[in-house]
Amino acid sequence: MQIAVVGAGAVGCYYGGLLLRAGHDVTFIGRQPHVDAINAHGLLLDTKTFNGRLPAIAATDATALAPPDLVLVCVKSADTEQAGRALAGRLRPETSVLSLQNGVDNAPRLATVTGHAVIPVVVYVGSEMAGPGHVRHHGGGDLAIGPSAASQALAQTLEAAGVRTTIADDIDKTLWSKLIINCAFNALSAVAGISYGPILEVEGTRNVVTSAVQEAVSVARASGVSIGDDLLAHILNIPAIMPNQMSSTAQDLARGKPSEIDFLNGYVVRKGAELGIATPTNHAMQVMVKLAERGKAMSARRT
Ligand SMILES: NC(=O)C1=CN([C@@H]2O[C@H](COP(=O)(O)OP(=O)(O)OC[C@H]3O[C@@H](n4cnc5c(N)ncnc54)[C@H](OP(=O)(O)O)[C@@H]3O)[C@@H](O)[C@H]2O)C=CC1
Ligand SMILES: CC(C)(CO)C(=O)C(=O)O
Repeated sequence: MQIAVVGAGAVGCYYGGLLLRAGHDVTFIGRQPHVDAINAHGLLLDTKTFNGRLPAIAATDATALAPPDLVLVCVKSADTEQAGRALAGRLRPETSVLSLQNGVDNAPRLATVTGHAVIPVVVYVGSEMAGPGHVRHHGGGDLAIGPSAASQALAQTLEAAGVRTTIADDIDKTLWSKLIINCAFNALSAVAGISYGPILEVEGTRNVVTSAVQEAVSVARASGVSIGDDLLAHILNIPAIMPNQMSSTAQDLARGKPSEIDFLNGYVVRKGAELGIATPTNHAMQVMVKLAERGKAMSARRT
């Protein structure tokens, strides 16, 4: 299968790498250092069970791309429109486009700019770029893909490449459940520079997390998404399940990269405003992260 990965980063190189290893023809669209490293030495796929270089083709834009059968869009949420616009004219009607991104609105935003149907995917992986063209897998890897006429065949392709894949009948619920987890912990982990393990030990955190979750659940339900009553208990147990996890927002801040906070707590705030639901805790979390980003940028300019 001809596959294009748009966003040769932690997620794109991990899933693209597994598909490459399974024999597919994968082209990685990414930034110059990764593109140069992949073209020169192959993609270095570094997982617990496989560590090796896989010959691959990479490019900094999609202009040279032959129309693919499958596109995995794996850019951060702020880059969705730009990535989508770059695909214009390169998609055949039968091309499947998957959005492997956090947040709940990337697939519709991508569909708007490409004029093509986009299947949302919830990604349960921990991976990072350890260097140019070098993806390191830390754990997990399951995908939940939205239902579509192509989803069964796509799930089979992914399974054959070693990716445990389910088709989520209620993909909105699955997307929102992940979003609400992100709303609970990402900002706190980022602003404090703390992993999840000790987060609830600090007095008051449990109340703040509960409030953020309750607001987000209210917004989800008012948007027509049926979130169960058990989600809060699950979320409060996450620090015990992944004590060493730093949120992706914390990792973005540490790297001096813009975070996705406007598409996590920020999305709940925007949607809440539309629906007349107050979201002060999510708003405070969004603002704290924006301030921390600003602080980082200012100190980087001073050095
Ligand atoms: N990493 C993880 O473990 C997980 C990530 N996710 C989600 O997956 C999505 C992707 O995250 P992740 O892989 O970590 O992000 P990365 O930043 O590692 O990868 C995205 C890459 O795409 C590049 N890029 C952005 N726009 C374009 C473009 N138009 N053309 C070519 N390259 C582009 C980025 O460059 P630059 O940085 O220069 O902009 C970056 O190198 C996010 O929504 C994230 O929340 C979900 C679960 C786990
Ligand atoms: C670690 C996890 C699953 C929860 O916050 C995540 O998705 C993130 O950090 O963005």
